[in-house]
Amino acid sequence: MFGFNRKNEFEVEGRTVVITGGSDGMGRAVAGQLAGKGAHVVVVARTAAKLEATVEELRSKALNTLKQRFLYICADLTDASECDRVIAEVTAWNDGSAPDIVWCCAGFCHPGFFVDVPITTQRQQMDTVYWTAANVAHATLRNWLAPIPPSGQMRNSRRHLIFTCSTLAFVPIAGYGPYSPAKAAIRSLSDTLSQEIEMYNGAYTQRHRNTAPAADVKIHTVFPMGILSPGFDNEQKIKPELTKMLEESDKPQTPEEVAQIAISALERGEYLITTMFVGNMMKGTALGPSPRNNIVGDTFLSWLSNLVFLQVIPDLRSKAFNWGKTNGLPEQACGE
Ligand SMILES: NC(=O)C1=CN([C@@H]2O[C@H](COP(=O)(O)OP(=O)(O)OC[C@H]3O[C@@H](n4cnc5c(N)ncnc54)[C@H](OP(=O)(O)O)[C@@H]3O)[C@@H](O)[C@H]2O)C=CC1
Ligand SMILES: CCCCCCCCCCCCCCCC(=O)[C@@H](N)CO
Repeated sequence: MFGFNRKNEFEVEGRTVVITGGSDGMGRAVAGQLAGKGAHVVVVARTAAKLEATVEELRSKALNTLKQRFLYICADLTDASECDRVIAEVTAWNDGSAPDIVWCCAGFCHPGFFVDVPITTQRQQMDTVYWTAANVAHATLRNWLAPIPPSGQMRNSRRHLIFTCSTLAFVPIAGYGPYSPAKAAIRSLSDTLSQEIEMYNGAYTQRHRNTAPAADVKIHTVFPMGILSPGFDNEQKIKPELTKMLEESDKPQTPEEVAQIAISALERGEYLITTMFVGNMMKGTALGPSPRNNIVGDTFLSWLSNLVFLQVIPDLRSKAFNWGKTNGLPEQACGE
């Protein structure tokens, strides 16, 4: 009644989890913590050396060293056919069963003002941020939702597809133009899929009579604030000073903290997941048509944050205006 003894909505022990971007930052921390809870873990990224080191680390963190298995797969997930290969390889490795959980963490941020960043770089951001997630979701769901006749149906536990977004999908910050639209697109995909999946889950309830998917599926999306990762160190080197000032109220968290908070929220069964107070307020002001975690809590959150943002949005804009007034154009403006 008070949240004690509540059912764990995200059981991972003995289940097979794929984590894209699992070799660094948040993805690596997620991999380590799920290994610690007894999951078989597959990490996917482009660079073999980092993946090898990660698998070593996972072995040392396993709950049950004798039973748990770990695998890495090198793949550039901007290529859709590579995502199909990843799912096929995981399935073969997993004795012919599809993975139970797929968590998309791959991606990095190239900050800069819209006119300063070459358009090719902006397209690459869409590829690495949006398309790595959409490609993986496509390959995974085509596998999970494939129709199985009643004779082949067994009771399978719920499967989970998890996206990693950013609170920048909710609130604009100057200097994130190459990145935020790709994260906003992930949020839109997540909302659309969370509705579409209901059709498949409905069909699943009739599995003994009709052709249906092998299991029911839940979609979730995590919206971190800053994460103290290798990717973050790189983005700080090129981030405009104005952007750093506008995001002053963000106190970046460690990958381990973000992973732990996100996993706890998944265990409570949440859909849109934030990792701290400011991020929760940013979500509240942009909840719009997204499914709620909790009707009463989320309604009050959105009322409160809509009032707070009446002040925050003009404040962000006037800080940008005053920055230009005081400092003039940034050095590389229009010249790149
Ligand atoms: N850092 C931050 O402040 C924030 C990050 N986020 C998001 O959280 C997620 C994790 O970020 P962070 O912890 O910083 O991650 P890192 O930048 O530290 O690591 C990124 C991971 O993604 C992999 N990767 C990148 N591109 C590809 C690709 N094309 N195909 C396959 N793998 C790829 C990298 O490996 P390799 O390079 O070897 O392929 C690496 O494992 C990202 O989606 C990011 O956008 C959200 C909010 C804030
Ligand atoms: C009380 C409410 C006040 C709200 C004020 C709004 C402040 C905005 C903070 C922006 C934080 C951006 C975090 C995500 C960063 C990110 O995704 C990149 N670092 C990607 O790597």
